[in-house]
Amino acid sequence: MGASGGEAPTRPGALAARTRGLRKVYRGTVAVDQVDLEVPEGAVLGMLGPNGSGKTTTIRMLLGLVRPTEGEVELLGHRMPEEAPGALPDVGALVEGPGFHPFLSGRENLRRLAAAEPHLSLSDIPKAVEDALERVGLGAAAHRRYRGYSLGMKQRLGLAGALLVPRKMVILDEPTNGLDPAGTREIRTIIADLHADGVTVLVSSHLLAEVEATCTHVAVLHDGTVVAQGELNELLETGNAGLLVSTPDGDKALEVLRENRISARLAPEGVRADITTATAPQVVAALVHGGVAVHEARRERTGLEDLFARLTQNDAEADGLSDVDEVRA
Ligand SMILES: Nc1ncnc2c1ncn2[C@@H]1O[C@H](COP(=O)(O)OP(=O)(O)OP(=O)(O)O)[C@@H](O)[C@H]1O
Repeated sequence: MGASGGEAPTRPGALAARTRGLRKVYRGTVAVDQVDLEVPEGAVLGMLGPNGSGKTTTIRMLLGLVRPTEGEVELLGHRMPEEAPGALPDVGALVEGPGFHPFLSGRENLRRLAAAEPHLSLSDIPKAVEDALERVGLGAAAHRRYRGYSLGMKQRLGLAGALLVPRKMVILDEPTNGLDPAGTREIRTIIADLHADGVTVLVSSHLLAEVEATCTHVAVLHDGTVVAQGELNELLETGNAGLLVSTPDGDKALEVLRENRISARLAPEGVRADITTATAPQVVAALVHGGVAVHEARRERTGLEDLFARLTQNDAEADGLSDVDEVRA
């Protein structure tokens, strides 16, 4: 069963969480500055950023664990931290230092956590705990003391806590931290299941490939500010001025495009046309009128890694990265 238990369909344009002008200063250190984050309902939003870019601090403010120095936070329509009791029962969270008891077993720890869930009746606790343990692959180790758990097992237990009851939103801070490749794949499956159930997911990560594989939206943080956010597909197309045209007549296509004053070069499956001066429809029209068989035309896409590097490096370095020719399926 999915963690949502079949939530209502998401409302187009609605936001599960948002921040406005969010700022947090720790004794002179600006951890987060002017963050306007928008998490659309039903999205899987990956929060990406280098170490110290403010991901955890932003997540802590969203959850009401830290009070902002300035700015506003809304979580499921509730102002945080003031209205935390209204929002938190519907939000599952995995954040650093979940505070499990070292001398209790994983199962006992989870039962304590379950007892504090307003949406769980006493009689439902044992089943909810066993389901959550199974879901994160901790069933066999549930009787062992938390103290002896590996980092990956601790992460799994924290995740089980987030999934104890059906949620409207799940917030995971670096959920793959300490997990082996199999554990990382399991997290990916859990996120995909939550998404399929209509649950909004906010996940912070430095694993770009993971974000690219699991997220519908991305927010990139750098030095405490959001440098880009939006739908993953749109962001990957931003700044790319190339149209990749598949054609068996590459040489002829080049000739036709040159006649139409559109700069182009040969690419693996045909040609790459520059669409800074001509638009994509103009390129395709020119080719078709010139008698070139066009099998497919698509905007060139950057890998998330390239995009991330461009956004989080200084301008001089970014210039060197802007000409991305690699095409990813
Ligand atoms: N409790 C705190 N006291 C003082 N400074 C803090 C505190 N928490 C965070 N910071 C500082 O705020 C900045 C942002 O930290 P934060 O943990 O939010 O970044 P992050 O993107 O989550 O980093 P990482 O990927 O390393 O976890 C850092 O410079 C950090 O040292």
